[in-house]
This record gives sequence, C-alpha cells and structure tokens, in this order.
Amino acid sequence: MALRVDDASSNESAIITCLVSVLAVTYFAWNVKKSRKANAKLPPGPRGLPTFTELAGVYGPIFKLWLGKKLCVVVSSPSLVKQVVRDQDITFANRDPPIAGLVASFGGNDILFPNYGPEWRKLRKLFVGKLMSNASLDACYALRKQEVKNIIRDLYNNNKTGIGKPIDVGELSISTFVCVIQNMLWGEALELREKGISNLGAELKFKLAELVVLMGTPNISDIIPCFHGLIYKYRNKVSVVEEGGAGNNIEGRNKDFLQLLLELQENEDSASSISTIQLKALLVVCCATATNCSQVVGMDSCVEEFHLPKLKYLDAVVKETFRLHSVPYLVPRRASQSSSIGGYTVPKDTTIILNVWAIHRDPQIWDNPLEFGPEKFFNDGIASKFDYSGKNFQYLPFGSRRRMCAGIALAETMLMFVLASVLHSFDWKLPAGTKLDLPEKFGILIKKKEPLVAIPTPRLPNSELYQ
Ligand code: HEM
Repeated sequence: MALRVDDASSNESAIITCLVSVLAVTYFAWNVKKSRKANAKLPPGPRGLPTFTELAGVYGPIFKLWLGKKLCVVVSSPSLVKQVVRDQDITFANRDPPIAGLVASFGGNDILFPNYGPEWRKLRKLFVGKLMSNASLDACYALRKQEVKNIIRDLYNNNKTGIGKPIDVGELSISTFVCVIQNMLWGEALELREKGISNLGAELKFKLAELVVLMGTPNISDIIPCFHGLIYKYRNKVSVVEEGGAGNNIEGRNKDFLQLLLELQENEDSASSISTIQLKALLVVCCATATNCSQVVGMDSCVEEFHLPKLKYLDAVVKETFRLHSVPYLVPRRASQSSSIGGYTVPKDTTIILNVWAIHRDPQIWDNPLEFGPEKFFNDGIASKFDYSGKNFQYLPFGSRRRMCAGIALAETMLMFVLASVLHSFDWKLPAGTKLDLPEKFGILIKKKEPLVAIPTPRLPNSELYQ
C-alpha cells in the first residue's frame, strides 16, 4: 500500500524525533559516564575547603587540623589567645615560616620569621628602638610629606584634561604607601631619583605587592637582585659623598633607614651590628608589610599628619576597617616545647594559628559584628577602649605581645596621613553606571575581589595646594 504524504511526513518527523532523542540520551549517558570516570579518580571529600571559622563553629574555639604531616591547632577565642601570647608567650614565640617566607627573608634573617632567641631580640630591639622610635619617625616626616605631595600633584594633573579619569584606588594606595616606605628606607624618591636607583624602586613596588600574597611561591630571586643593586649603589653613593665628590651632602638631610642600617653594619659591637643578609631581610620585611598594610585598608578614610590625634572619627573608621578587613589570622607560631592550651595537650612543634577573623566577628564581643560601623569604637561600648596594642586579646589587627607588629607606629600614622590627604584634596565618586560592592577575596590578607575604581575631583579652591 502506498504511503500517504502526511503519513510519510509524520513518519519522517517520528524518525527525526527518535534520532534526536537517541542522540540526546547518548550524549547524556556519555556525559554521566565521563563525569563518573572523572569522579572515580577523586577521593571523597567536601566540595570546598571549610574555613577555620566554619570549623570553629563545629568544633569550638580550639580544634586541631592535620595539614599533611603537620599538626596545627587553631585558636578562636580571646581567652585562649591570652594563654598563647601572654601566659605561655616564650613557649609560643617561635614562628613557623612557609618555605617562601624563608626564601624571602634570606633564610629567616629578618624579624618576622626567625625563632625567638638572641638574634631575633637584637633585630627587634634595633627595629623598634632605632628605626621606629619617635625621633626617627619625626625625622622622616619630610620624606613622607613629599611623597604624599607627589601623589596629590599627579592626581591633580591627571584631572586637568577636563574628563575625570577613573583611578584604581587599591593600586593608588599601594603605590603611595610603598613609595613612602621606600622613601623612608633609602630616600629613593627624593634624592636618588635622578641617580638611577629609582628604577630599582619601581621594580620593587609591584613585585612586593605580589610577594605578600605569593608567600607560597619560592621564586623570590626576581626580587633579590634589586636589593643587591640598591645596597651596592647606595653604599657607593655614601662613600662618594663622604669623599666630597658628589656635592650632594647625604649628611645634610635626615638619615634614612638604609643609611642607619649601613652604619650599624659597620658597627664593631656585635650586640648591635647586623650582617648584610640581615640588612636585606629587614628591607624586604619593611616593604612587604607596608604593601600588605595598604592592601588591607584601601582608601576609605581621611586626614593630615599634624591633625591626626584630633581626628577621632577617622581613627574609628580605620579601626573598624581593620576589624573587618585585616589579616584573617596572625603569622603562625610554633610550640617550642610540649604544653597545653584550654586543657588540651599541644605537642612540641605544633603550629598555632590565631584566628583573628573569628574573634573580630564574635557576637559576644561586637554589636552587629558583620556590619561596618565606626561608632563601635567611640560609643560607650566595650570597643571604645580598644587600641592597636592587642592587650585585650579581642581586637588584634597587629597581633599581641612579644611578636606583635614592630611597625605599628609607622603603619598607623602613614595610613591615616595618606588617606586623609587624598580625601581632603579630592571628592571621590564612582564612575557612572557602577555600584559600590565590597565582596572579599580570602587569602593571607582579606582583599577586595574587584578593584575599587573611583574618579577624583579637586575640591580645594587654591590650585597651588596641588603643586
Ligand atoms: C596596616 C599595616 C600593617 C598591619 C595590619 C600589620 C600587621 C602585622 C601582624 C598581624 C603581624 C604579626 C603579629 C603577631 O604574630 O602577633 C606583624 C608583624 C610584623 N610587622 Fe606589621 N603590619 C603592618 C605594617 C607594618 C609596617 C609598615 C612595618 C615596618 C615598616 C611592619 C613590621 C612588622 C614586623 C617587623 C613584624 C614581625 C614582628 C616579630 O615577629 O617580631 N608592619 N604585622
């Protein structure tokens, strides 16, 4: 019997439907097989790595964790932090540096990574007593001021074209902060700019920003030659000046840190002299921590250096920013002997992680812990008495006690000064069509996921203030 046309076409569409279905089923089955095959190779485990804070929610304020063969104990409450950093401070004063940390610090020759002992004590005394003393910081004020002025001028000139050019605020804050630190360390931007050393500084600036994050990457050799070159050139410059050949009196201005350090290197008294390796390691730690600092805070505060003590609101804004956006945990420590924390045994060589992230968000300490609110630091609440010393073990952006940050005075002053200056001189607005969102990227530091881009518009009537 002959097929009718509509029969034929309905058969044809049935065949097509059938073919499509078979293809779809085959494709689906193939995909399932492929994904099973891929999964078959994988061990069981959670979908992602839980954070220390999530684990603290399950196991409480102290729990252990095996990272490979390494036993770690994570501590997430102020009373237990106190047991670590105060009650048994010498037992837990050793560090547990990652391999890259050791490489970056020339084998732990800085202050950050070496174990507690005479060498660390010597460097720490030198760092805090000489480099970070009030006298030394005051002496460097002109350097800081000049560098901030440079930034204000550059931003202003950028704006002269008439169209407000968007600025990556994070990048601006990092480069300003690092320029200021470099200036203080070796007077680079002010006096050595024309002398060829500035290239080394520019080279360092961006590598250091990555160094902080890439502590797991041992390829620090890219950075080290900069320091070799810098010290070599600087030493030559000093000796040329000493011989009276340069006509550029390095003694005529305030000594920068590198000059102070070079003098100490030549010091014959072994209690205060330092080796070239220690000198380089100190430069690395200063630059890297400074970079880290500006990455943390960004540019959402304001002021000028001589006004700083009076700027209570700014102080609260910076403190609140540090509460929510500082280091997630302190530089890990290592138990130098068997001991106990919170009634649990902690064997010798256990790594101790102090979970600042959880403490800074603990609802038992903070009202509305997840909300940004500077008033926490100036209302009558508990936090109004918190400073950066970490004495209360509840607010720890710079750590606490024996191994706490050695650069607090400089970090605090500079941060407020840089932020204040750019906010005082410019109004900042978001580019049209963009929204302010602040999701974070979790790592060694808490950083913004997407860079904050904003447009500065000069707000001071006197254009000379921008030169
Ligand atoms: C906002 C900026 C900064 C923040 C948030 C910060 C934070 C920290 C933290 C959390 C530690 C570890 C503390 C501990 O383990 O208890 C530390 C250590 C250290 N910081 Fe900072 N820091 C900043 C800026 C600086 C600057 C500018 C310098 C120096 C120029 C500096 C020098 C050091 C040194 C030398 C150590 C090691 C101290 C030791 O182990 O004895 N920091 N910092």
